Amino acid sequence: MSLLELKNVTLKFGGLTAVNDVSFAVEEGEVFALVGPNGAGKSTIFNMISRFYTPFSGDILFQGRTILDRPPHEIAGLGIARTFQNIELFEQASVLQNLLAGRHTHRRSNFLTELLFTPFVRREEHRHREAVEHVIDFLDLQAYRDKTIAGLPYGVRKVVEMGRALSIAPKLLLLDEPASGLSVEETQDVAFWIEDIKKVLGITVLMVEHDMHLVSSVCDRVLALANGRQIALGTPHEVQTHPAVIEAYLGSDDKEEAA
Ligand SMILES: Nc1ncnc2c1ncn2[C@@H]1O[C@H](COP(=O)(O)OP(=O)(O)OP(=O)(O)O)[C@@H](O)[C@H]1O
Repeated sequence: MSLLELKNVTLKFGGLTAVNDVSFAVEEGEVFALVGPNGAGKSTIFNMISRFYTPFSGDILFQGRTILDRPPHEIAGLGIARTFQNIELFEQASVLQNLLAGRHTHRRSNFLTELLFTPFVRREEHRHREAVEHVIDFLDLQAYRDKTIAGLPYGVRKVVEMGRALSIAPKLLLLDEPASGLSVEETQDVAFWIEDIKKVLGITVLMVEHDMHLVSSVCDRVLALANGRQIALGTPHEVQTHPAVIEAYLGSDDKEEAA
């Protein structure tokens, strides 16, 4: 059974078919990328997996079960975490506080038990702290632990955003353009983190990325899309050299991203 499966998924915005009959499966333990020129439908696919959008037709299965009956706030609880292209962190809170906030989906205590600060709440709090400290160590964020997000360099914020998603110990991590806005060196760091997320934490990764160097260096398989349709699926090399992919990029504004 695949970890995630999209079956003949179509989504329309009015008269525009943003995603057109797309099917693919992400296997447990792999790093899988969605690539394609601007407007190909990549973010729309992420937003359907996050349940912000509901497909017009088709199905999305996670661990063999449809998720189309789940509202967006239940998706993290299933074990699917995501980052956002435009980093979504609490600017005035510290790194630690942001990561703790990321854990809120794992909170089993309610307002009354928290008010009474029962032993159960204390144990839960301890569990959240431990999980978050583990992520801080894993991503080498100790130096920034108590720093406010607003004062951090962009590259560090990107790593914190990844940490926030990792803090729920997901089975599937969705990374939305993890290298966007980063320097070559910072992108190399992100490549190392992604490899460790796969190898050390054993978390499956699905990412949207324009940087083909990053895609080639960390991805096992790649699905290329253009105008909402899937045009090639295979290893990074197979996809980058696929005639339909080269053609799609040549006809777009993203020419520099082509093979
Ligand atoms: N909320 C929306 N309402 C209407 N059209 C939309 C909406 N979101 C996306 N679209 C359109 O759907 C198509 C697919 O967009 P999408 O953002 O999924 O592409 P993308 O591959 O993620 O592009 P990019 O690489 O630029 O982020 C585009 O034509 C886009 O203009």
